[in-house]
Amino acid sequence: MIISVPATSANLGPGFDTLGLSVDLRNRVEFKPSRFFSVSIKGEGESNPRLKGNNMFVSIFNEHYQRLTHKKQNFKFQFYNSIPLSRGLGSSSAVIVSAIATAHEAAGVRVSKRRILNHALVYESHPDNITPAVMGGFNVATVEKNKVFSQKKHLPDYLRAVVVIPDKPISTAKSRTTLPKSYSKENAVFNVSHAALTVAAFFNEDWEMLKIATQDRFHQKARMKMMPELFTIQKTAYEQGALMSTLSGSGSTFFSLCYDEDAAGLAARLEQRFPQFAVKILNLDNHGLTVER
Ligand SMILES: Nc1ncnc2c1ncn2[C@@H]1O[C@H](COP(=O)(O)OP(=O)(O)O)[C@@H](O)[C@H]1O
Ligand SMILES: N[C@@H](CCOP(=O)(O)O)C(=O)O
Repeated sequence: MIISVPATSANLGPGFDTLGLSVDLRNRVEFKPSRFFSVSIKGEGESNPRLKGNNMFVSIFNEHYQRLTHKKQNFKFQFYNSIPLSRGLGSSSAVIVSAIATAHEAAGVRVSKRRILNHALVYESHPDNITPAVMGGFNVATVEKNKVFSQKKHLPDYLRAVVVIPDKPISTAKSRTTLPKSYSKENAVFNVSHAALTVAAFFNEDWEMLKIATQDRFHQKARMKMMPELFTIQKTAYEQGALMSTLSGSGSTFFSLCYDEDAAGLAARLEQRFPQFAVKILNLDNHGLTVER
């Protein structure tokens, strides 16, 4: 059995802590009961000694397995990770969601995606990554009384994401502490109106509206200043036909959306200008969390 969870790009400009979509870049985990606990990692994080022991997946898995079965059982976990750590592609959400889903599978307890999502909220208080990680597609989400309320839009297959993944990580938790404590009414109105327009543009598939709609005054500038090349990436992406180009989550990845026919040209230009960074063309994802039996 393989539990698989996609990477996510959150905020999408003005939708701070609210908007996110999933892309087809997945972490997969296989597990089986075993006499001894063991973890094997292939791909992202494989040389990180912190992930070999009691990592975030294992502690969340144990918490839920215990809650569901009241039993102690060792497992052998095999991780195949494609989501880079601390690059703004929702690696922590993917781990949280996969740990909760894996614990339910291991315990033989059927659970809805909505419940998994609400469990995930305990470990990540903003719903903009965990929602598309579970549901797939474009999502708008909010939290009320410890529950996620969200709406999903299926994404068409003629769009592509082009992501530029810098070599330096940015910790989401640390980066959040650098943001302003309050915003002026003018900037709040700016972001509310732009986030609303972004949602409408996605639901109405008005892709040409996104360049205007995805402007932000809440978080991007402050974060992008930490890595000024990101401003040039955004400018280059727009010159090369991107429909939108925004900081992915808290960064450091930059996310651009474009038509399939423009993706190769956009990626080639970004690779040429930023040879030090990884550039990937990704399909969008509409499945979210999957369990392959
Ligand atoms: N594959 C993984 N296995 C275990 N823990 C992980 C994995 N990926 C991410 N994490 C945890 O999540 C943290 C990164 O979270 P965060 O800074 O929010 O980055 P991101 O923007 O990728 O979500 C890592 O330091 C690690 O603790
Ligand atoms: N809304 C959050 C999103 C963080 O996404 P991540 O992929 O960087 O974890 C924020 O902007 O802090």
